[in-house]
Amino acid sequence: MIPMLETRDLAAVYGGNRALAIPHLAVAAGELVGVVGANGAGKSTLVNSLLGWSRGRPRISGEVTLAGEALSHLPSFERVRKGLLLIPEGKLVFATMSVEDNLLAVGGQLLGDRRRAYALDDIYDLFPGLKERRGHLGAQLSGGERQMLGIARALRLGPRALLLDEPSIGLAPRLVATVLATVKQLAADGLAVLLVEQNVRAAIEVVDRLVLIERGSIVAQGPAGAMRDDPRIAEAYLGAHAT
Ligand SMILES: Nc1ncnc2c1ncn2[C@@H]1O[C@H](COP(=O)(O)OP(=O)(O)OP(=O)(O)O)[C@@H](O)[C@H]1O
Repeated sequence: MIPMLETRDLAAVYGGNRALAIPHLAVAAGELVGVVGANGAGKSTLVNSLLGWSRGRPRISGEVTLAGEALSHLPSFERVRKGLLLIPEGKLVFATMSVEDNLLAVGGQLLGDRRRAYALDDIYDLFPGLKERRGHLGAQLSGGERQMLGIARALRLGPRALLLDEPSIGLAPRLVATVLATVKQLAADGLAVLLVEQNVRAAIEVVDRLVLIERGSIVAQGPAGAMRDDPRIAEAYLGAHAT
């Protein structure tokens, strides 16, 4: 099986400091992989480097493939066109446009290769709250609604793989569950999803596989069920204590 998204020897160096060194990471179509780790572990650097970009312009090296096609030589906007979509922390929503205009502002282009650009109706089915607020301005939305709109706008572009950087940040617990359930639905619809989350307790409920990053390296990974019992996860992130 060819993974939908795969990277080899992905590294990011700021000045002389290596912030990321990932020998191999792959996400299959239909799979939801969670990336967790402490502040500064390199989670954002990982998802940004897959797009060939990061704040502060690190030197990025390594291979990235999407549906078997090499992307490493392409600039970020070309990677987006190929279907590698990042939803960064902070969302990317136009504040002075209505929800519907935010959605209509992207997408609509013809996509080959069995890629699915979500139509407005598909999006409203997935996010009923956005349908209710279709006439509201971006600036009037709650944090959770903005997060949903950010994801919805990426869906308009026909993603093959979605990279989500902390979609639950700043959200009330009830909304965290809603957002993550929607993310799980997107993987079930066939997308490859890489989800960076600080909220390990919530993430482990939805992901298929969990990857733990420390100081830019993968130090543990495995199926969610097994990782729940890994002492590095249980003690540091789930509040369990060794007996
Ligand atoms: N602009 C920058 N200039 C220099 N070093 C940076 C820069 N951005 C990140 N780094 C380095 O990369 C490391 C990883 O940062 P990154 O933002 O990827 O961590 P993170 O796991 O996403 O953390 P957080 O959860 O706090 O967002 C940091 O510890 C820092 O040393």
